[in-house]
Amino acid sequence: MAVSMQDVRVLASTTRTSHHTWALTFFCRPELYLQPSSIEQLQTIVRAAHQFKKTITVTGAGHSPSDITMTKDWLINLDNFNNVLSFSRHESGLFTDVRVEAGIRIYQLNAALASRGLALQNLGSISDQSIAGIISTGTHGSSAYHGLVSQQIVDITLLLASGDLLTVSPTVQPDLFRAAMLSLGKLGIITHVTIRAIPSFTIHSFQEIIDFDKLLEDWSTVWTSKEYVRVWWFPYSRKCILWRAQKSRKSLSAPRDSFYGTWLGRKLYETLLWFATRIYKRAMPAIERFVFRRQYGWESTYGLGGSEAVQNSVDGLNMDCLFRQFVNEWALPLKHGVEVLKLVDQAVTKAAESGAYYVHAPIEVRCSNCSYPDKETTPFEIIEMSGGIGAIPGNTLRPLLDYSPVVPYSFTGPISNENLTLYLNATMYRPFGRDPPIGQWYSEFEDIMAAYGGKPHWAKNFIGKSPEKTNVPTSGEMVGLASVFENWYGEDGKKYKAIREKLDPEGLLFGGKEWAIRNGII
Ligand SMILES: Cc1cc2nc3c(=O)[nH]c(=O)nc-3n(C[C@H](O)[C@H](O)[C@H](O)COP(=O)(O)OP(=O)(O)OC[C@H]3O[C@@H](n4cnc5c(N)ncnc54)[C@H](O)[C@@H]3O)c2cc1C
Ligand SMILES: O=C1O[C@H](CO)C(O)=C1O
Repeated sequence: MAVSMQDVRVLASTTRTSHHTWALTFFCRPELYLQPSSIEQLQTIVRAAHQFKKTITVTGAGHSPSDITMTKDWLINLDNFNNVLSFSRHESGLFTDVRVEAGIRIYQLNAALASRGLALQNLGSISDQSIAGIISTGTHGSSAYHGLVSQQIVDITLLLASGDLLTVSPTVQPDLFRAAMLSLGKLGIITHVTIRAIPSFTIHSFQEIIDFDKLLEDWSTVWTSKEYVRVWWFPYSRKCILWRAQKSRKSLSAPRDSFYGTWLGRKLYETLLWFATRIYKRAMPAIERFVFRRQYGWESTYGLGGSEAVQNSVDGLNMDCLFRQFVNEWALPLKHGVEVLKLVDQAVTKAAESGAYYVHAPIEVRCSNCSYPDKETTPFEIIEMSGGIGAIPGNTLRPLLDYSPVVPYSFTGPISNENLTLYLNATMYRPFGRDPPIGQWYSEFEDIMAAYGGKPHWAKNFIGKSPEKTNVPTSGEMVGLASVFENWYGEDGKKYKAIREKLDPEGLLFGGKEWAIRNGII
């Protein structure tokens, strides 16, 4: 049945005609910004896109730091398709599977779960993303006992380019499920998701100041010492914050005051960053040390307990990401962490000595357990074997485009660094909208990551590799992964592309084409 342009236009947002990343780093003006609220409306859009030869791109919260959601054609946003549909409590009481419409933001889901005494087991640094967005680029948190956030997913429903709905799971079309779990928005429109939640819990955390050298010395034991562990590295202070936490039932007790959590502290910090970006770049190390002291103190508190807090699970697992920013994050085997951090430290120190570039802090150091049993395993096997700590997974299959390294499987203990993925996250803030120079820093950073088997997080501001240049460009220009895609993603990458082409032979979902070509997806 033919669709008129008028049928489509009524679904266009009356308030939004342009689109940009949260960081205000990429902008586009799509021909139509569509906000459907039902499957029928989505199907109308898909039919019309075929008819008018338009491509479709889907965006959630626009929190991917790259231009992955930029398009000139039709952009769909599912903010109006965000209901919680059902709760299915397992008879054991250990978990509840929750069916939602895929536009729901994680903070909305958190609230809906909390009202039922439930919570998500693992989160990234924020809860602003949509559930479809969090799945589509491989969002992770920081825990040796949890995988990507998509490990919590039980099934996914896609609206395909054909206009048909298809639900996939570890037992129904598992290969397609593995493609859908990190689809980059190019497989179909994710319309529904079932996610596994657990009874709500508090996060009991200990935050310690640890010297950088001591962190490296204790690398082999730090990551598995608590269920959730994250490290913020402050290179010019030669110190790190080691945050370690576990699920608890304790009642809330507030964390220590945050200097940059106050209006004044935040503005001062941003002004100092602006000063170092615009006026006097050599001030950056002193600024970092000043802010570190105000925010955390100075002397090492490692082994002395540090500062203790009990927060609800969302506040505990999320964090203050401060200012709009560029983010370049890579995943590599955690066992190489000491060598890699030493090399990054040398590069940063040398650059500061010569004035070549200055980095912002913290460099986030995190981990996940992305080792997979390579078969669907029941949650009860996992719980039993892990002695109760860690995930009650919604699935145990590896996404085809998982950028984490392939490491020996151990999900249930004893877990060691051999089984873990390390993420290094080089954030560069944009104080008051001013771009810092990122080219040489990101270029050197990526060379080190790639030399140790690293791959970039799909959502972020990686430069990539160019066949014409032996080195990555120091301009910061994103050249992408096209030249290395086949080598880096092997059979799984081929499988993803074959599935993609089969489901969308006409390239309906090839909005954002430039990003996809640059990165070897097309
Ligand atoms: C401050 C900040 C903190 C962050 N913290 C973390 C972190 O701790 N860990 C981490 O791993 N990442 C983190 N990220 C990255 C973020 O989690 C991902 O980029 C995520 O994909 C963003 O979700 P979104 O809803 O904004 O999606 P968008 O950025 O809008 O889109 C991302 C991808 O999802 C696709 N997509 C969106 N909706 C659909 C749909 N319905 N169907 C099909 N495809 C769809 C898009 O086409 C696109 O390919 C952070 C980002 C920011 C800005
Ligand atoms: O992309 C990300 O941004 C924050 C850092 O500020 C974070 O943790 C990411 O991941």
